[in-house]
Amino acid sequence: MTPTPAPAGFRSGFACFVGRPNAGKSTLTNALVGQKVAITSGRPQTTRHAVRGIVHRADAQLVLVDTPGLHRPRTLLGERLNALVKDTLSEVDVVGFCLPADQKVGPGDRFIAEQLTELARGGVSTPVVAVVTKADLVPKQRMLEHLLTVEQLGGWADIVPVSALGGYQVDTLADVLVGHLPEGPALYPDGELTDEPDEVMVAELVREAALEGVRDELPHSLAVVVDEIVPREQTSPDSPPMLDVRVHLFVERDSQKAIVIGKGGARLRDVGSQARRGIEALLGSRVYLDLHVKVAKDWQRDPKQLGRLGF
Ligand SMILES: Nc1nc2c(ncn2[C@@H]2O[C@H](COP(=O)(O)OP(=O)(O)OP(=O)(O)O)[C@@H](O)[C@H]2O)c(=O)[nH]1
Repeated sequence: MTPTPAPAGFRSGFACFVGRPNAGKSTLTNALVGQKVAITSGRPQTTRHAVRGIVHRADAQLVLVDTPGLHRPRTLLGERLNALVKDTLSEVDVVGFCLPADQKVGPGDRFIAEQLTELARGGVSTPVVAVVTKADLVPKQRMLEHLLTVEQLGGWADIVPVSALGGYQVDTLADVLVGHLPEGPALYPDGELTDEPDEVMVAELVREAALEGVRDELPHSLAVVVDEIVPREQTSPDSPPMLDVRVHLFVERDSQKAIVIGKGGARLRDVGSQARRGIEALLGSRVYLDLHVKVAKDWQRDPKQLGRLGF
């Protein structure tokens, strides 16, 4: 089948957002796509996989790659994440550098700005749009001062203040990003929102549920691996279809295992029922979710274990 030719002037390509943890990257991706695809959370560094959202417009198709937070490497896991971020940056057509309006430009932001400048020096010519996020949280005067500071931070192709939650300037940002894409036909069929395999989305849903309410203890010590998603054999032709989803949660220490499981397994049951609701919505089927918690000591520093966990 020959693809339908793109209308004259149609643009298509890839964009990704970088920025310190909690800068609002996932929320912005969701606002642009108009539907919840990336998993958001109040805790830093929860976006481990590049979840793509796709903005379909009459004049363009913008594929968003939601990168993990680019941060200072502290462990091997951090270094791998940063390598992943750099690869992604060189492959996209435009980068959105997110800086939250309600936070002073700090060492984390300068670090990212330096990395972007370094990439540019190294011959990566991807344009970078500075996106000042969470505009709803600051008065106009503060925003003005902030924009001036951001301007001096590096060589930006554009600077756009937005509020993903308030819906302010989200369309303007889409226009600006699209303006940096090359002309070409749509890359994905209309209506497609994400091309991540189900396993990745399922793992993110479980991880998100398992982190809920354990503010400080776990974020960097929890890895989730989906062992299998298999249809259960139907006992009678009338019984509704059901999927068996088997998942392993890896923590580093026994004490963390106890946190995840909770007293008498109560917490793990809550995690399971919360994650199951999301997984059923995602897969469009009833789901039996089987969660196992295991201690994988110091997995963040062990390349073999990292490989096994899919990093
Ligand atoms: N008031 C306000 N809050 C926002 C806005 N955008 C994001 N937030 C909040 O900021 C927090 C972090 O947002 P995320 O989208 O998860 O941030 P992120 O940059 O993807 O975070 P990491 O995955 O840790 O890198 C969440 O609590 C959001 O609700 C906004 O436009 N206005």
